[in-house]
Amino acid sequence: MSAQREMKEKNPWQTPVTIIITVIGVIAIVALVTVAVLQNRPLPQKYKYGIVLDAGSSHTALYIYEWPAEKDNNTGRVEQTHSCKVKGPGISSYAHDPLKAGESLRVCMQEAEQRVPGKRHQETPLYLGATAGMRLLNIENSSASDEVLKAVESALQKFPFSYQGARILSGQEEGAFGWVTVNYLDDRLTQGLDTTGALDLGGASTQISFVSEKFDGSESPSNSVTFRLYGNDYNLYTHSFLCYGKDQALRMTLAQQTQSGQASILDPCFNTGYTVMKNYSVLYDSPCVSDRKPQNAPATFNQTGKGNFTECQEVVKSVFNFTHCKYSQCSFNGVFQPLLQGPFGAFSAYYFVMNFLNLTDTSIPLKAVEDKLNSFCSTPWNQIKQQHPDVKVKYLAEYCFSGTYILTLLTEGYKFDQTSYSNIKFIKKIKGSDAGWTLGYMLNLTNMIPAEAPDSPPLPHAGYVSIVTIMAVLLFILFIVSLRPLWPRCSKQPQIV
Ligand SMILES: O=P(O)(O)OP(=O)(O)OP(=O)(O)OC[C@H]1O[C@@H](n2cnc3c(O)ncnc32)[C@H](O)[C@@H]1O
Ligand SMILES: [Ca+2]
Repeated sequence: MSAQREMKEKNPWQTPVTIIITVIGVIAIVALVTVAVLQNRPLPQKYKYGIVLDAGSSHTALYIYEWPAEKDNNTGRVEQTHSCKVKGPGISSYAHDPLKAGESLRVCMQEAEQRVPGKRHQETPLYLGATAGMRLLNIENSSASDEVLKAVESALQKFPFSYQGARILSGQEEGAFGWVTVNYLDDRLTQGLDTTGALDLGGASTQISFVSEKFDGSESPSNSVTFRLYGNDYNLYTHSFLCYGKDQALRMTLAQQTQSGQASILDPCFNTGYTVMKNYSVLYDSPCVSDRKPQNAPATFNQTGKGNFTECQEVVKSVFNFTHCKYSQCSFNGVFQPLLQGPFGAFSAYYFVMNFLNLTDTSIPLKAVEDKLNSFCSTPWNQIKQQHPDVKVKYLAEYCFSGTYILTLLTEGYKFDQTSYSNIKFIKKIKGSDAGWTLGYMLNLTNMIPAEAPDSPPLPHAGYVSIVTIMAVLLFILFIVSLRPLWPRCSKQPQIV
């Protein structure tokens, strides 16, 4: 009995002081971990929004972007959450009735009102950028393009967003912002990785933008755009060819074939059996061809398909001018272009057309691309229509021309060869956001890409929590070990009998 009492007296774990210290120690550690975790827990996500209207030559599209509110000026991901295609043609087609241009945007704008949470409406910036269709209208009739912009402006101001203006982008801006979009979405800017070039084929203009080590801007300053993004300097080559979008290029090839003002043409770029009547005044109603309108032409002409890829390529080539170049090297029309470099993302009509033609695989030989186009162009129109009953007839009829034009623009125009062609990726979206100039435009106007790399916490939240927990547990163990002198000595424990 006395031995038992003696042991109880000597066992420090059972002394009130030790028990109190242990309990306080445990509580302190739990409190430390809890406070650290709670204090640094990511806040419940709140989002901010931005809206950009892309007023293209062929149509207008509205994009809604979203990003976590606390990452405004940081590397926070901006994502496209919604897009809306405006019914009807591009705003430049409403030159004769500008109010209708404004009205046409209403449905998509109402959709945006539904999609952006009400309490964010007032702080959500809204931009409209117009591209080559409005550039052409501005050349043709600048007061008409002003009227159209005014009409869309007053339509947009009726909505509860923070309206930031409607303007015509320069070709340089369109090319540069397309490049920013592609590289932002690919995470190439924050990481300082090699960049991807951007190829955009619209209806009325086409853009090529890429970084080339050989290009410092001095040879052709008008093709140079410099950026400092996330602490890295970029010297971008960019050029926009007005009239070389797919619709205006088609006009130019038709103009080429109707120079003598004939009443009918056999067009190699359309399938055999395809025939339509076209109006001379409509065809030549564009600054891209208006100066070439034949005198004494009849009102209309018949366009009949001949379905011949090789001949089509010859006509298409004739709209490019390769004769003069005052620089070390040119693409076409005397425009400077440095050596092609790096991978390229090709979007808009590049994607629509090559995707339809099953030609998005760029690892195949260029000869195989030609063979495929050859075979598509020579397929009779009836058969094409039968095989693709769901495709819009206007697009369907033009795929032979469009495919031939894309191949010619890339290989003859921009000088892509077998190797560099295989570096092109035909893309529509990157991580859920459409490839195009709109995202880059918004990121720039909202200052969302800082010039310098932002300070980021040295550890991600999960890493931080793990380290705090491990440290706390270690402290606890240390504390227990420090009580060692008070531990009972097991070996010397008296035998209980
Ligand atoms: O950039 P700009 O020149 O102002 O023109 P846009 O913005 O209106 O041009 P898009 O990229 O929207 O479209 C480019 C062209 O592709 C056409 N297009 C759109 N969808 C298509 C599809 O599914 N198949 C074929 N062509 C298509 C469209 O009519 C245009 O001629
Ligand atoms: Ca466009």
